[in-house]
Amino acid sequence: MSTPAQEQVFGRAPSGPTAARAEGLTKAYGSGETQVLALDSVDAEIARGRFTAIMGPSGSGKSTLMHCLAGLDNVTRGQVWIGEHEITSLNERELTRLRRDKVGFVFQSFNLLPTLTAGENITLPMDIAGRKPDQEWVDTVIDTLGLRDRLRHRPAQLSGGQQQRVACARALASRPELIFADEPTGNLDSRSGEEVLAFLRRAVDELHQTVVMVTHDPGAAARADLVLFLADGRIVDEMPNPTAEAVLDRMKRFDRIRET
Ligand SMILES: Nc1ncnc2c1ncn2[C@@H]1O[C@H](COP(=O)(O)OP(=O)(O)OP(=O)(O)O)[C@@H](O)[C@H]1O
Repeated sequence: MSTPAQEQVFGRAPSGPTAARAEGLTKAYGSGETQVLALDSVDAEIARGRFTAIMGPSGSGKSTLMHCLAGLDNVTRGQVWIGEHEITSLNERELTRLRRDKVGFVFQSFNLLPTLTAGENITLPMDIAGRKPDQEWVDTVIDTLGLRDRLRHRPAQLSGGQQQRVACARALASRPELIFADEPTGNLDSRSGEEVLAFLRRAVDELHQTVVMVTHDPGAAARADLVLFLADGRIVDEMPNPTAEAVLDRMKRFDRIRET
């Protein structure tokens, strides 16, 4: 007998377009007795123009889900779409192009090039792709992130929070279909972390971007519109309009299940 959790497509917005979608997404690492099922038939949607957080216990499959949705990792079974494009049938070259055009990334470790200035780092992906930046949009992003007076600085001359803001600007600069943030506040003190979360929030509210963020922090998840909860490779719950307390309570239930 199927459970309600198996029938529900998590993340589905009541109306409006979808930025990304997974159907029956399964990812196994290894084979035989040592095989690990990191994702087990996940059906999920990421609504466009929303801020979605992905939470769950360590090893539940959060990073794997993000990597598969972003086309960074191949899938074992199932399908993934970014916008209208089914990415699971693309070859490596097509996938690289689609990722470059449609997806922005923010990593825990900033991943800025140390020899380039902040301004050069922001436009680097477009420079590599040979694309001319939409200067008006890039200026809006730079001003929204408060980076105007830091553009000539190199990463080593910036604080961690400022470096992560540059990474956010880089992710936003090409106006991608969606932005994936993997623990974006993990290396920041709480004030800088708050700043970065506020900017991700503004990217959604004011610049109408779509953000998907993996986090361990209930306070960070509370900045999202929706939290998807993963456990043992399956999405088991979702929480719209989360508060830090409600997210923490939900996470404690996972701990109790593990203990029993
Ligand atoms: N390259 C890999 N090879 C083998 N197993 C892997 C690999 N990557 C992930 N796994 C396994 O897949 C499962 C899901 O891992 P994943 O990193 O997606 O979890 P996570 O929820 O992001 O964990 P964490 O919160 O600790 O970062 C884990 O059991 C992990 O050990």
